[in-house]
Amino acid sequence: MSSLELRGITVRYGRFTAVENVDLLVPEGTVTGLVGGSGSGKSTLGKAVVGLAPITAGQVLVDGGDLGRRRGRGPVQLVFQNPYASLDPRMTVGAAVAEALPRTGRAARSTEVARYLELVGIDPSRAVLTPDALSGGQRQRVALARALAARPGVLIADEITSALDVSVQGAVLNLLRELQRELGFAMLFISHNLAVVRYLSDQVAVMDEGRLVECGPTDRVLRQPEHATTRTLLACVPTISPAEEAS
Ligand SMILES: Nc1ncnc2c1ncn2[C@@H]1O[C@H](COP(=O)(O)OP(=O)(O)OP(=O)(O)O)[C@@H](O)[C@H]1O
Repeated sequence: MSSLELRGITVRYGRFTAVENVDLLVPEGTVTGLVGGSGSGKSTLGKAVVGLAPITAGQVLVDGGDLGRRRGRGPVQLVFQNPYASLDPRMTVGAAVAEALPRTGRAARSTEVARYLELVGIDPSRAVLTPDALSGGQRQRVALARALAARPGVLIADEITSALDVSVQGAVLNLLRELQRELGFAMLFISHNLAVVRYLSDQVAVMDEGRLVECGPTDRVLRQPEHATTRTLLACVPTISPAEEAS
């Protein structure tokens, strides 16, 4: 079990500040939903944690220790919206998962690959296929298996169901929730869909123009939003607007 702590994270692209002075704690074994309008800096923050966006100032701590040069390796894994971004089209599904495993012998490796594929509901016999032979939902499951094979303490899921057909979105989200509870990793779950965030998250953090404007327990933030941005986001989801819940 691991915790993720961001202290004063700032990301600048030239003179543009995409993320400004963000402090956030994702306690071990819990899920934080990160929401905000388009361009508010959610993805940039997630990328910064794994070293894919340049941190101008601030610190990323895992279990209280500076992630430093370990960024992008084992302890924190990121799964993107588009599984094509996380899977090499020339690599078989099995090789993609095997590559993420900590070093083990050959026999243990194939057992482990099969275990992680089974964990995400993919028949291990499909390990010999390349990603183009899979559906979008199956590809995203493989991307998840690959991320989990690295045995991360923290998983960052960036809009992981947005590119999927609505009919398979629910299955992938249910799987993610089950895996998080079973394996106990901390998760930063980035989404513009508040209904989904509510389903998965213990706390919700809200971003606006690069800043974290509100953060608190899911129920409190969604029932009694303190910031105008949160209220605007909620207004776009009529079924869980505070007014409707109160009535
Ligand atoms: N590599 C980059 N170079 C310059 N600007 C960038 C870069 N990446 C992101 N930005 C800018 O940073 C801002 C935040 O982008 P980001 O993708 O983090 O937003 P987001 O909240 O994830 O949005 P969405 O929900 O639409 O994906 C945007 O204005 C974007 O144009």
